[in-house]
Amino acid sequence: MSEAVQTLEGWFALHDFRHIDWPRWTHLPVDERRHMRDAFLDLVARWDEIEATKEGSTALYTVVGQKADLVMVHLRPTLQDLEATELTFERSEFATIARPAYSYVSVVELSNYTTKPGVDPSDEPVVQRRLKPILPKTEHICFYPMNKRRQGEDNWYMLGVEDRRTMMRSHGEIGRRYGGKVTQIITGSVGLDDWEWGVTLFADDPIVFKKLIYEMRFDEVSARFGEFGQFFVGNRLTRERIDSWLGL
Ligand code: VOV
Repeated sequence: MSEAVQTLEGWFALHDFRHIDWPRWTHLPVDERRHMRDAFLDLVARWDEIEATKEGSTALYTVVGQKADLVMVHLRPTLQDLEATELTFERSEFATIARPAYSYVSVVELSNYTTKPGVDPSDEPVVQRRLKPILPKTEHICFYPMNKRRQGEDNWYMLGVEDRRTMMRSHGEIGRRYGGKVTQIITGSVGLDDWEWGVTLFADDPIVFKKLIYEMRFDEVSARFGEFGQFFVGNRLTRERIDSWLGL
C-alpha cells in the first residue's frame, strides 16, 4: 500500500448554487419584491458580521449560463454552522424564489506534499490563515469539483509518495506563476461529497482562469490524473449590485 498523504483541515465549505425563478419574480408586486430583497440584505449583513469577527467567510457571485444564477460560498468552523447558515437562507423569504441548483460540501484542505521535513505546518500562522481564509473580493469566481484518476497505469492512489510529491511540486510551480492574479482555495471532499476536491478560483480577469487551467492541463498531474465535474463561472455580487441584478 502506498503511503497516504497527510492533510490539514480548516473551515468547512458549502458552495450553495441557486436558480432564481425569474418569471415568478418579475410578476410579483414591487412591494413584495422589495420585501424579499430586504430579507436577502439582512442575511448579507449577518454574513458580513461573521466575516468581520473571523467566525467564517461568505462570498456571493452571480453565475453566468444556465446551470445556476447565484452561488453563495460559505466557510464556517463546523458542519453544524454550515447547516445553520444553509437553513437560515432556506427559511428566509428570499429563498421562495431562489431554488437549489447544485451544492457542494467540503473542507479547506492543505496537504504535506510541499512542506519541509521536520516542520509542523500547523504551527505556522500562514498555514492557519490558509486553513481559515477570508474569501477574496475579486470580480470573478470559477468553481469545479475534481478527482484524481484510478484507472490501470493511471492510478494516483497506487503511486509512491515521492512520485506524487514530484508531480505536486510541478503543479505548485505552475500555480505560483499566476501569483497575484488568481487565488485558489482547495477544499477536500473525500467522504463528504461526490468528488474528491472542490477547486475554487478567484480572479479579477476571467481569462486568467482559462490560461491557468489550460496550462495545468499539460502538466502531468492534471494531464494523466485529473477528472473534472461541471464548471461554474460568475461575477461578484456586491451589496450595491443586488438591486440592479434583481431588476429593482
Ligand atoms: C492558482 C494557483 C495554484 C497554486 C499556487 C497551487 C499550488 C498547490 C500546491 C502547492 C498544492 C500542494 C500543497 C497544498 O497546498 O495542498 C496544491 C494542491 C492541490 N491543487 Fe493546486 N494550486 C493552484 C491551482 C490549482 C488548480 C487550478 C487546480 C485544479 C487542477 C486543474 O488541472 O484544473 C488545483 C488542484 C489542486 C488539488 C486537487 C490539490 C490537492 C491534491 C492532492 O493530491 O492532495 N490547484 N496546489
